[in-house]
Amino acid sequence: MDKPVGIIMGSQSDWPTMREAAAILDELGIGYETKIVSAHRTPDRLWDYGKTAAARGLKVIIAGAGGAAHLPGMMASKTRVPVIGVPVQTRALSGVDSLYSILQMPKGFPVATMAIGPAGAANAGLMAAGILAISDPDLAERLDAWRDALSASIPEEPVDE
Ligand SMILES: Nc1c(C(=O)O)ncn1[C@@H]1O[C@H](COP(=O)(O)O)[C@@H](O)[C@H]1O
Repeated sequence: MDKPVGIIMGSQSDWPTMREAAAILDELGIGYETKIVSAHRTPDRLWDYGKTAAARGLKVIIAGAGGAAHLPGMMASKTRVPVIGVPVQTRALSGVDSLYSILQMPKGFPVATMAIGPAGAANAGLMAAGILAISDPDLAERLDAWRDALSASIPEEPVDE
C-alpha cells in the first residue's frame, strides 16, 4: 500500500491523541507513515522530512503538537504538501496554547487547524481523506459510506442513560 499521508508529532506523548488520526486512516484503507519530529528537539529531522515530503509522494501531512506547537507551522514553511495541524491538549493551558500556536500563521504559509485533542486528530484523518478523495473515486465511495454510517448511528431522540 502506498503511503500518501504523513502523521508527525512533536513527542511520543502526543501519540494517544494522534493515533485517532491513524485509526480513521486505517478504517478508510489509507496508507500512512508515522514519525516523531520536533522543531525544537530535532530540527534537522524536521528539515529533512519537509525537504523530501513531496518527492517521497506524501500528499497530506497531519502534524500534532502541544504547548509551543511550532511543528505544524515550521513543516508548512518547508513543504508545499498541505499540513493539517492538531493542537494537542496540554495540562497547564488546556491546549489553548497549542491551538493559538498552530492557528495564527502569517499569510503565505497556511496550516489547516483542527480542534484541540483527540476529536481534532480524528477530524484531521477525515480531512486528509477528503483531500485524497478528490482524485480517488474508490476512496470517495468509502468516505461517503463512512459518513452515511455515522449519520445513521445518531439517534433521533435522547434516552435516559
Ligand atoms: N510542540 C512541540 C514541539 C514542536 O512544536 O516542535 N516539539 C515538541 N513539542 C511538544 O512538547 C510537548 C511535551 O513533550 P514531552 O511529553 O516529550 O515533554 C508535546 O505535546 C510535544 O508536541
